[in-house]
Amino acid sequence: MSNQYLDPNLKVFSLNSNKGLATEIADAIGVELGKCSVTRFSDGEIQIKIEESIRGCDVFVIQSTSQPVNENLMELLIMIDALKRASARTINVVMPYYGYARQDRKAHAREPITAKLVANLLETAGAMRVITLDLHAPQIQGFFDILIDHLIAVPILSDYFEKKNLNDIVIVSPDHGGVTRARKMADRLKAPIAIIDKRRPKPNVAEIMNIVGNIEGKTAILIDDIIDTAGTITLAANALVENGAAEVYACCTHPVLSGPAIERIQNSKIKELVVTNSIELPEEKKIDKVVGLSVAPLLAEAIIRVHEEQSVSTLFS
Ligand SMILES: Nc1ncnc2c1ncn2[C@@H]1O[C@H](COP(=O)(O)O)[C@@H](O)[C@H]1O
Ligand SMILES: O=P(O)(O)OC[C@H]1O[C@H](OP(=O)(O)OP(=O)(O)O)[C@H](O)[C@@H]1O
Ligand SMILES: [Mg+2]
Ligand SMILES: [Mg+2]
Repeated sequence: MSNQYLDPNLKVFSLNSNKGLATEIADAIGVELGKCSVTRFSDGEIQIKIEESIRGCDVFVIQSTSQPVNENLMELLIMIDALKRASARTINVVMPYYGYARQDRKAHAREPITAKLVANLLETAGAMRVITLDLHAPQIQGFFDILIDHLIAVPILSDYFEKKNLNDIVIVSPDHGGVTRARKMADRLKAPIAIIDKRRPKPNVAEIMNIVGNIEGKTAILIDDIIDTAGTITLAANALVENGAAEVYACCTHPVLSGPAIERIQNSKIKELVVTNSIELPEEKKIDKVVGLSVAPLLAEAIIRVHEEQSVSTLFS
C-alpha cells in the first residue's frame, strides 16, 4: 500500500466473489481490508465472523453476485446482518456486478421480477446504500428505496480504445438495450454508431435480424453490459464482418462468460475482447484475446467520496 487513508472509521470488507478487486480497491484507498472470515459449516451453511470492531464506522462490503450467484448473494445478506448487529454507522454494499438484473420485468406471463426481489432482500437485511456498475437496465435503480450510486465503465473502456488510435471506427450496440451505452462511447470517441437488431427466440439463444447504420470498411467496436454465453457478441461480430466491417473489437463491463462463451469468442471474428474485473475471471478464461481493465480506481474513488460526503456525480457521466 503506497498511501494510507487516515480516518479509521472507513472500513472495507471483502467477501468471496472478488477478493482480487477488493484488495485493489483497499490499496487504492489506502486501507487494509477489514478482518473477517467467511467460511462454511460442515452442512454447507455460511459462517461469518467479523474479527474487528466496526462500531460507528462507515462500512463498505465488496461482493459481486456473479457465479455462484446464490452463494454470493447469501454471503452478502448474512454479512449485512452481521454488520447491522455489530453497530456499523452505515452499511454500504459495493456490488460491481448485480446478478439477476436481467430478470428486470415480467417478459412473459407468470415470471418473477427477481431484480426487484434482490433489492428487497438487500434492504431488509439492512443495507443503507448500494454502489454498483452498469446495471443491465438503469431503471433497476428505482427498485431501491435506499441510496444507490450507479457508476458506468464507458469512460474506462473508451480511454482504452482512444489510446489504440484506431482509424475510421464505428461503435456498435449488439442489441436494443445497449444503444444508450454505445452512444455514450461514440460521443467520447467522436465516432458514429450502428445498432444490431437482435431477437431472443428463447433464453440464452440470440438471433441477428439486421444491422442499422454504416459499418462498411470500418473498424467496429462492439460494446455491451454483459457477455454471458457470448451468443449476442459473437453473432454480432460475425455479422459485422460478413456485412463489410474491416475488423471487430468488442468490450463489456461484466464478463459472466458461462457455458460455451470462451470457445465462441475464440472461434469468432472478434480481434480483441476488453472486459473489466467487475467479475473475477478464472485462469482458464483468460485467453489471449481477452484484455482486462480494472474498475478498482473508480470504485475506490466512489467509496472515498461517499465516506467524505462529496458528490459522486462525476463518476457516472
Ligand atoms: N440470467 C439469465 N440468463 C439468461 N436469460 C435470462 C437471465 N435472466 C433473465 N433472462 C431472460 O432474458 C429475457 C429478456 O431478454 P430481453 O432481450 O431483455 O427481452 C427474458 O426472457 C428473461 O427470462
Ligand atoms: O452473452 P449472451 O448470453 O448473449 O447474453 C448477454 C446479452 O444478454 C443481455 O441482453 P438482452 O438479451 O437482455 O437484451 P437487451 O440488452 O436488449 O435487454 C445482455 O445485455 C447482453 O447483451
Ligand atoms: Mg434484457
Ligand atoms: Mg443486451
